[in-house]
Amino acid sequence: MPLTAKICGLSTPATLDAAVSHGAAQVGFVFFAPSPRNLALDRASGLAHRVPAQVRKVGVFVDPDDALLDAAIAAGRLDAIQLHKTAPDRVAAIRARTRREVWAAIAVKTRADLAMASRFAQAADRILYDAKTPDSAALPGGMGLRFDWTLLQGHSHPLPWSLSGGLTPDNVVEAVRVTGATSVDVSSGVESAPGIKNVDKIAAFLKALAAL
Ligand SMILES: O=C(O)c1ccccc1NCC(=O)[C@H](O)[C@H](O)COP(=O)(O)O
Repeated sequence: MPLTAKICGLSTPATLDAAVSHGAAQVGFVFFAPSPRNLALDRASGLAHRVPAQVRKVGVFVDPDDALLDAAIAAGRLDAIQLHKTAPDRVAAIRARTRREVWAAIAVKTRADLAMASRFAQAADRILYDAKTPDSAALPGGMGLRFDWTLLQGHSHPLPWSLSGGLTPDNVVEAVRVTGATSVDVSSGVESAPGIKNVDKIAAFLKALAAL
């Protein structure tokens, strides 16, 4: 199966274009006000128009209400919705209402956290295993934290899944080898500062995967 990658938290034309030209399968737009990657709707609209049809546009949300979802889906022309800190029944309701592909983020620190994935089996289309951030953290993702990848070895996945959390151009090949992931997601590992994507790091990340 081919490896696919999502570059998350894009906010400029140049970095979006770098992700697309180097082969990202998905690009992520963050709609969460406290994030340094938060996109205003007009910016999302401008970026969405640059994305070719074969690249999927994923909106990233933290337990959003319907008004935000509707506005972001329209502005960002979203193909898929990634939900953090959102209960399974709400995930299912968003999927039914929006008729979009839905990714449920699972925050992982210990093996016990992986059990959460099965609760989304009927509610979502994909699981995103991400590193659990501290309770005091402002963000539930995009903090460059990684979890113990060996936890995924032997785990029975209820849905198609992606690996994220602390991936970088230097460690993504090892992460794929350890976990068997066929889909990966990165944000801060391809940045030069929080919220500032770096075209060279985006290229290096996607080239590392292409060499596998
Ligand atoms: O990236 C954010 O700012 C963000 C804010 C709120 C919820 C989720 C967020 N990011 C989710 C992602 O998909 C990230 O790519 C994922 O957490 C991995 O991030 P990183 O460890 O920085 O690569």
